[in-house]
Amino acid sequence: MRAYGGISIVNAIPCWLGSSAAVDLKIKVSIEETRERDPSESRLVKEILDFFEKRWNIPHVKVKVESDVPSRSGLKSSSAVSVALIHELYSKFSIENYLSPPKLSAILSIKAGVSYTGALDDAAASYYGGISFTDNKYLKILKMSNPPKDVVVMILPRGDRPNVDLNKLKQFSSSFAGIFELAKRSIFDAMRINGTLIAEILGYDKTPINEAIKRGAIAAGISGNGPSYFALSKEGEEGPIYDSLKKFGEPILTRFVELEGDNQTI
Ligand SMILES: Nc1ncnc2c1ncn2[C@@H]1O[C@H](COP(=O)(O)OP(=O)(O)O)[C@@H](O)[C@H]1O
Ligand SMILES: O=C(O)C1=C[C@@H](OP(=O)(O)O)[C@@H](O)[C@H](O)C1
Repeated sequence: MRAYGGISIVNAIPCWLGSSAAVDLKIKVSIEETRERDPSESRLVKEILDFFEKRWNIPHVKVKVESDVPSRSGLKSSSAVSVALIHELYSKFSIENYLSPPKLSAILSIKAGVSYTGALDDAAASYYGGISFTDNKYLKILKMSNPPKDVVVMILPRGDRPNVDLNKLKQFSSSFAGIFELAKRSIFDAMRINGTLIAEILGYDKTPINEAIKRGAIAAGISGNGPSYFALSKEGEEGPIYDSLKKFGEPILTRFVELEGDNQTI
């Protein structure tokens, strides 16, 4: 199955409420039965396979991941790998009537130590497309909606995230609860405030954000816990913003992904 990378609207770490938007960067996961598991599996893949073997006694599988999304960058690669792998395992071994892939991904991501809240916001957008609003504490998908149209998404990918100080983020829980409320009315305003505040709290350079906004970006900021940046523009107006990001690296041009038909039953 292929799932999507994404960018943050509201980071869920400070107050457990999160919102994420799927973007057209794809992660494809395929599996095949094998005699022996791959000893170099990532922590996340290992946790998921261990869980399926223990609970449903499935045979060993080898996992192949093809990804456009850098890992540990704030672009939701872990959620995408996780939901796509869970989906593949459910379908190959005809496992039904269990938690949806985003919900099981949230539980196993915490166990694997790749997520703090389970990142259900990221997992839901990655799996269903569109925009998610979730309560990660209670494992609830509150709403999925379609993204705004005619928007260009520019991403400045950065890898190798330094360790994130959770306590610093948690000190801002009431501000982020407010940003989550705002996101229900205006995702652009929420993304801009979330993205700038995360940069400020975690100590990332705000110059790429400020330059993009000065050149007319609808929103710009840090995605997830960083270090990747994003900026949004109306279609046809991306030139100056792209040029401003280019001073800091190799920006990727992409777009939001609509909610997908098959997956809309949440
Ligand atoms: N291509 C991949 N193949 C296997 N595991 C991956 C891959 N990408 C991410 N992961 C898993 O997800 C973890 C990184 O997740 P995370 O730091 O949350 O990144 P992001 O912010 O991009 O989602 C890795 O440590 C690894 O366990
Ligand atoms: O670990 C977590 O629970 C989360 C990590 C962040 O994403 P990244 O992993 O992309 O930084 C954040 O945006 C998300 O809402 C929750």
